[in-house]
Amino acid sequence: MTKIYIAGHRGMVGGAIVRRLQARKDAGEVLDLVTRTHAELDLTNQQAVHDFMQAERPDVVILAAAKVGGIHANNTYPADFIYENLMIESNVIHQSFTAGVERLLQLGSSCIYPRAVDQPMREDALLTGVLEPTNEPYAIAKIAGIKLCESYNRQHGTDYRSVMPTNLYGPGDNFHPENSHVLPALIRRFHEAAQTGAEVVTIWGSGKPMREFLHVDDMAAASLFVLELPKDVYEANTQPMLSHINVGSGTDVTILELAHLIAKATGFTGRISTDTGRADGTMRKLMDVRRLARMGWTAKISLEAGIMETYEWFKSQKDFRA
Ligand SMILES: NC(=O)C1=CN([C@@H]2O[C@H](COP(=O)(O)OP(=O)(O)OC[C@H]3O[C@@H](n4cnc5c(N)ncnc54)[C@H](OP(=O)(O)O)[C@@H]3O)[C@@H](O)[C@H]2O)C=CC1
Ligand SMILES: C[C@H]1O[C@H](OP(=O)(O)OP(=O)(O)OC[C@H]2O[C@@H](n3cnc4c(=O)[nH]c(N)nc43)[C@H](O)[C@@H]2O)[C@@H](O)[C@@H](O)C1=O
Repeated sequence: MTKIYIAGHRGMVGGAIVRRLQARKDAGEVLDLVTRTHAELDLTNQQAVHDFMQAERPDVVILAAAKVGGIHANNTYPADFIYENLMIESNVIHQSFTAGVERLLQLGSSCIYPRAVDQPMREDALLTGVLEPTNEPYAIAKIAGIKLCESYNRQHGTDYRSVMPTNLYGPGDNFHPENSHVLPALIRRFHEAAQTGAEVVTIWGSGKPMREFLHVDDMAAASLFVLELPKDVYEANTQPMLSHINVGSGTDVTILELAHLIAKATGFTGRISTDTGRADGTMRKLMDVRRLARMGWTAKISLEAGIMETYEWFKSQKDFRA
């Protein structure tokens, strides 16, 4: 039996990974899924993580717990973003090692790449330039996560892997009006405007930045795909000091195009205006996903279908984490 600890199982990505693993279990695969809520185990607490790992000694760890938020949250709470993420990664990765965990997958983010970098962004663009200031502290923590995994692999022979997701969305997302990412924020804003018959919806920034969106079920599938690649295949496609793998859909849209898609999905027929007093952030961050495609994985869920499904999920929730 394989014992898998999924850190962050109540989050959007961790939840999707658990759903996928549970379906495999229901189909007869022998898996022991270990989870703890944030209240049960604070991953920033070194002693608590040590005690948990020693008691459970999982075979595999999936690190999907993190301090996560959109452009405004990153820019407003930079200390929380760098401190909590560095602590979570250090504790989970180091204590996995001390408990003898051989296989681990951690999730980073596309914001690890320099803000002015050739598009689409290849894995080897890491550490070649200056980061986007609105999320630099978070990005530094995510880069540290990659380097932690690589360092344990080089010094101790572990098999700790990293995936770098593009902007994600889907059921289980955070729909907070200020602290969430753009896609859930706009679903909520356009929904409320459609319900109240408002004439105008304002989106942050110029509407010109481009973003690539990936449905969380695709992300969960990609995460397990990378985790389960044979070691020789993973190593043949990566390098010891450049070991992360991009995950994305391969196409991007402007924020204004996204707003029109969401307006259509929610039935909003009014005007869309922009607020240039709000930050645009990086103007483009499209992932180069050829490394993952070469190994056999590509995204399946279109943005239009994903938005419709997420909107249906949003409407089904009484309390959408706001
Ligand atoms: N969402 C996105 O667009 C993107 C996400 N990612 C990465 O994917 C991963 C998953 O993100 P996502 O699912 O969206 O995030 P969520 O915020 O939905 O989930 C994160 C989970 O981590 C838990 N958590 C946070 N801090 C702690 C802590 N100190 N101790 C224990 N648990 C904790 C949260 O619990 P609680 O809510 O109780 O605090 C929550 O369940 C993260 O590494 C993120 O950086 C990367 C790129 C884009
Ligand atoms: C996943 C990723 O997420 C963050 O980076 P980001 O891509 O800039 O994230 P975002 O989704 O918040 O914004 C995307 C764009 O959309 C515009 N925008 C319009 N209207 C709203 C709006 O209402 N809310 C938000 N949040 N953005 C809006 C916004 O101005 C920006 O131009 C980082 O935390 C980073 O660390 C990270 O990893």
